[in-house]
Amino acid sequence: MEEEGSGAAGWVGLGLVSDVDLDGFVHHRAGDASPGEVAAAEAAPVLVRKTVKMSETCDFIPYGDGDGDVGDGNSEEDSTATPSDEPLDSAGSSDVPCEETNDTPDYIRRGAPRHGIAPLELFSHPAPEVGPGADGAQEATIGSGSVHETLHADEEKGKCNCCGQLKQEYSLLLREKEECRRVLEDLMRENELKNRECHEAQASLHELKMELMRKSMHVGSLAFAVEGQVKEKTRWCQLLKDLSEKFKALKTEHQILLQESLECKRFVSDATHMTTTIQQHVNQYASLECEFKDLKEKFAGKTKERKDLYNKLIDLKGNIRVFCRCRPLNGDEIEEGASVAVDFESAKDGDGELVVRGHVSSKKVFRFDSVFSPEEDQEKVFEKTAPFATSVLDGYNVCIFAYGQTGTGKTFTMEGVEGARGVNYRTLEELFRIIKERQGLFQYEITVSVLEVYNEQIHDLLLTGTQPGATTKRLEVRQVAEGAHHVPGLVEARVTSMNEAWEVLQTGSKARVVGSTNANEHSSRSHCMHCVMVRGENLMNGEETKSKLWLIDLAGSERVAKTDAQGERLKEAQNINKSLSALGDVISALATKSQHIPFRNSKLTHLLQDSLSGESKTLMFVQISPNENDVGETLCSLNFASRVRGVELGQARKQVDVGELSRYKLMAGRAKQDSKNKDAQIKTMEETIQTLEAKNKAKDLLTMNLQEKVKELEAQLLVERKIARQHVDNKIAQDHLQQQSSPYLRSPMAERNLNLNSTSEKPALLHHKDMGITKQMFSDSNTDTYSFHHLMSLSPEKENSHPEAGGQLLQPTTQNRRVSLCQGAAHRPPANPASRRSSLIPLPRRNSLMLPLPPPMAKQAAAAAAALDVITEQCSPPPVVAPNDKAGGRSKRIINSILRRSLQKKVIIRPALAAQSGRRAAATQGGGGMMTDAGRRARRVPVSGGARGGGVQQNRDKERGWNNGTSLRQHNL
Ligand SMILES: Nc1ncnc2c1ncn2[C@@H]1O[C@H](COP(=O)(O)OP(=O)(O)OP(=O)(O)O)[C@@H](O)[C@H]1O
Repeated sequence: MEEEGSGAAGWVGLGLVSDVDLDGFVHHRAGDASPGEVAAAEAAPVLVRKTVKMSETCDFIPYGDGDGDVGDGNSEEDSTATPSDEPLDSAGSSDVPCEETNDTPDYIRRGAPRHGIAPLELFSHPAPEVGPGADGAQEATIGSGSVHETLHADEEKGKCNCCGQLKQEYSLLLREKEECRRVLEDLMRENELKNRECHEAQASLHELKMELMRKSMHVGSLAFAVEGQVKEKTRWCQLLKDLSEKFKALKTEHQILLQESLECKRFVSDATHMTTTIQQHVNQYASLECEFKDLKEKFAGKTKERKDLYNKLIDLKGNIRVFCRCRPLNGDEIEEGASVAVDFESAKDGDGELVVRGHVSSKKVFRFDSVFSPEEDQEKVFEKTAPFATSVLDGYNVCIFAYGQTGTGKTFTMEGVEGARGVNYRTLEELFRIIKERQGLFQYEITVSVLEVYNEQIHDLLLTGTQPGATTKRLEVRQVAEGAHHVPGLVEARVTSMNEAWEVLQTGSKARVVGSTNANEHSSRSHCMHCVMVRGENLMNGEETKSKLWLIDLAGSERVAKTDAQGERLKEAQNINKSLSALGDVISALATKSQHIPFRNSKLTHLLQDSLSGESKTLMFVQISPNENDVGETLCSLNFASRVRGVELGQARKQVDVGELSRYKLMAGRAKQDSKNKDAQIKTMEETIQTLEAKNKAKDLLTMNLQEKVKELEAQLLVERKIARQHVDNKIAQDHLQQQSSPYLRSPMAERNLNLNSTSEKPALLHHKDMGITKQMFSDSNTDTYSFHHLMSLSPEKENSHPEAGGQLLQPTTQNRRVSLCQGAAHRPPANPASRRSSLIPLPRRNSLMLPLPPPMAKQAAAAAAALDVITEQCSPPPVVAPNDKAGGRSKRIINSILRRSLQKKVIIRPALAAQSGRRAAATQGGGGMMTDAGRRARRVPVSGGARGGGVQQNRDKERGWNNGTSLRQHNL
């Protein structure tokens, strides 16, 4: 306070000197001050003696004081306000020692020692003689008054020398004064320039404030609108997200439905194909069935025709056929010279006549179906037997037996020997051959049984095994059905081939009871009966037959007396004859068509009942011996055979299996049921296919509807987006139009920019341009508009992939905007002035919306804008200037140099002002001490005054928010 007051006084003193008329002198009061102070006080008027007017000095405004209380051209206020605001401390000022500072002019310091007085005293003495000019006269007038009071006459010479020196000093002082005057003039001009700059800066600052307020209001409205749009956008984004999810779900469902549709289509296609195939197969099956039916009918007709013809042939030949076969003479008979009693000459013609010569030159002719001489072999015999094998497979019962005297070749004919197989073997072979031939048309099942009737007992030869003569179980004949007889417990060996059948027959034949007789070394003592059961199935019509073939090797008939049988052999012979007699009785009964056929008289006829009845075919081989000695047995056998041949068995009947027929009917019913079931399945499949097709169509329709719905929603969303954008644009345009209607809000900066932009001078285009510019401002100002567009351009997938992105992007932006609008602009300066351009407040643009100002104002505005640019650049933090920013550093260096020069000049100027102020205070108070203090402390004013005044100014600058950099530089300086 003390130094500040002193400094102010010093300035005031200088000001007073300027105000007063410089033609007068200032006298020193020796009693109130020390000599040094007096000299300084008296020297001061000399120093500030000038011709500058007060108005010039009053125009000077200390640097940084922009509040209008100084430098406004009112010198009276300046000179009086400074002491009143900062009163001088008289006590303190008197305590300040009078010391010679560095600011003391050199000529004062040089002149004082020479004259033995204080430097300021030199200025208190009047100049003795001066040079030409008004000033010299004036100085001479002053000097005459003081010389006559102090000097004596005897000191004339010394005075002359002193006057000379004083003149020189005076001339030096005049030159110094002239220099000071020029410096003061420069300072005044600079002061005036600075004052003008300050005015301009103040005007610009005011305009900036107004612009800032207007922009803040504009940004506030924009923020409100954008906030609403952001909310709307959020809602739309949420709606879009929901729609996207729905669309995805619908897409997924559509894909599933599509796959199901494809599967259904494939299924329908397959089903159609299957239906077509099934239909084709059904048609083919129907055609084949018809064809098969025709063929079957034809085949059945032909088969029936063949059977009928065959049966007619058999019938024509007789159901009981008798073949007569004569064995050759054996070796013994040839040795004995036995003669042949049988004549086969007539038999060679095929008539079947046989002539037997008796002992008494008589001949007896027999006629049989076939007569085989001893020369005819087994094959020849079988040729006539083979048709019976066919009849067996056709379902007829056949009985082939050999009858004859012992040793006449019955066994040889039926069984044969190795290399000459008999009828049994060949018949079986023929059976299997025909079965193989009929394979595919018929299916047969062959079983074989071997039994014997020995002593009127039925024995199963397959049970006894290979041990001949072993005791076997006795079997009985039972009638199982009408016309059908069966031996319960009889072994029936199933055979599938000729070898198996022959092996079984051989097994049973080996077990047959044989014995040695006089007529035959290996005479058969029993009736060996081979029963071949045939079960046939016509695969074409399902007809089944069950027939049997008896192959019987009867025991030899013999006369007991001739064979001289005794004991067992006799008994065997009696039983054999009995059974053969019973056979003869049956045949006789059949021949006479007796009502009663004695089948049960013997086991043999009982077993052959179904084969000797009228429904069977019978073939009898009557075996005879050619030996003349056996003519009686031969005639007996031939007579019996002739009687058998005369028997009419009637028409043979086919043995149809009724059970198989019913089974066939059952199978036919099942086949019909299966066909119905298949038809029902096909119908169900067709219904399922139709249902799936309908379902598929419904799903396709639903998918199409959903797709159309999604498209409508997307279109609606686009329209609402456009409406929202138009709403924002309209609102911004309205705000700008309102701002245009308020000309006092025009910014000089905008005015300058408008002047620079020629296109902005066209009012007609202004509105449209403003709309575009507004959009551009809205989009280029790094504000929410960017976020808005960015968000609007976000696809649902992006939002889904970064769900927090939108919110993070939105939230901080909105918050930043609120902070910059409410706090930064209205209540506090920006925390970081450098970020001001990146804030939400849009800076003035060259193509601003402001209308052009009048030309004079435009010039001022342009100048203010230039100054504002410089100030704005200074507002940015100077210490943190980027070293790489050469242009910015250069401009800042220039600005710093300007400020430094300005402050240096202020340092020089301020003591003068302080002295002026002090002088004014001294004039009003009449105290020279105050003036002296003021002048003495004037040197400290820049430092102390800068500290306090700079602090006040800094606070003001802080409030204004733009001059911080300058204040800081003041401190640094
Ligand atoms: N046609 C023939 N050709 C050659 N040899 C024959 C013929 N007929 C029979 N024989 C022979 O006569 C013999 C007796 O024959 P076989 O045993 O067949 O008589 P049989 O009538 O069966 O006698 P039995 O009634 O006692 O059994 C056998 O040795 C046999 O080889």
